[in-house]
Amino acid sequence: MDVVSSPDPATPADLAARYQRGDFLFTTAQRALLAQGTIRTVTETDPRRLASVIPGVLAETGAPLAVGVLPFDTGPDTKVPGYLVVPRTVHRSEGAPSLPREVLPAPVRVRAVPSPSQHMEAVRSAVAALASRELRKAVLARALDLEFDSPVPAESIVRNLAVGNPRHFTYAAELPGGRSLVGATPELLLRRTGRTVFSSPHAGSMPRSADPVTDRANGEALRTSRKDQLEHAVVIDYVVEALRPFCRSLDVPAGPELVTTPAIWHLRTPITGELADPDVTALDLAAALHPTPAICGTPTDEARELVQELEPFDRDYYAGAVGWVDAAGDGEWAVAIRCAEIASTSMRLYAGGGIVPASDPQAELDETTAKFRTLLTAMGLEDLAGV
Ligand SMILES: C=C(O[C@H]1C=CC=C(C(=O)O)[C@@H]1O)C(=O)O
Repeated sequence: MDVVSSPDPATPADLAARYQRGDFLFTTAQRALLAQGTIRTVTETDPRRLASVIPGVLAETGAPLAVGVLPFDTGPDTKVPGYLVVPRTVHRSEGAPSLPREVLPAPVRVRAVPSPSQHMEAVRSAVAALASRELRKAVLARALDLEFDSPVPAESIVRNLAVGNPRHFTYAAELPGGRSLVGATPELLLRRTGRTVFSSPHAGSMPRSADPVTDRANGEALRTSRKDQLEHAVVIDYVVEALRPFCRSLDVPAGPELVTTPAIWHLRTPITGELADPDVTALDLAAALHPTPAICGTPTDEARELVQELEPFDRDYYAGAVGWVDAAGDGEWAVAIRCAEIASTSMRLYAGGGIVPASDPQAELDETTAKFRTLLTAMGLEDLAGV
């Protein structure tokens, strides 16, 4: 058996430096995980079934953990499977990576899908549909397609993401068909450590500003926005109800806190629970929680249907979940946002926002523009943020 799970003398920077397309990398402020090679891949469209087979696969292979992704659409008609890899080697290291910034080539073509004006039209349609279909919230996204005249340097993008977002979750995962998902998300779907489960839903956003006075004012406007408080409350209600059956106690703060990424202000509520059944794994919990209204809407099925009607693309793994689960059932699953899917010489960036009855189309467009900045900044393409 050549599974290696080493207490590695390598630093997080070493692990990020070793990352190559096809590997799995997950870095947080506390630690980095690099998984390489493949003993087995497990694909399954039903995430609960996927979660139920993984403990057996880990026991059979003797591997310490499995890594991978869940797609956005985990509904009964989905064609996109959850995709987990049992890696050949696993390296972990404490701390966040610190590396020099890498310079990337510029794309030769950029296209917004849909166009900004079409996205605003979709927001108007979503607001109308919320009323006519009795939805509380739906999350609408748009995409930026970038083409290069050489292979997309995924490795450099991932390292720049990790360096630029050290307090968040930078990830890179292999997708079916040799594609890769890369991103840096602030949002943890859940972490399971023994009997403790922790989730930090994010919803409600305002762009950061380079001007400190405007920046502070944006944060204050978010903190006091009734529209964003509502958008946030819908997510917390859902997450609490989804976790409740698994937990014998749940600690939910009375209101959200204001937090930042380098690109965005957010509302976040940290939720901690104690599991009733220690056999429920991190992946079982991810399958039960996903998709939250932070990336889909409420009620889930109706919101997903509306999203699929109004967005002119399949989300694939954007707004899915990315993470790992180990043989003890512990693991971390992040919400796969602020990300891009990379093919050979092309990539698609995604950004979305929660739509509630009080949403304004221009503000929603600006919010997605700001969310693209996470990826664009890592690529040295800040100027493209207005496309
Ligand atoms: C759907 C995205 O963000 C979600 C997470 C945090 C805040 C959000 C918001 O305020 O709309 C979104 O729910 C995205 O970045 O593509």
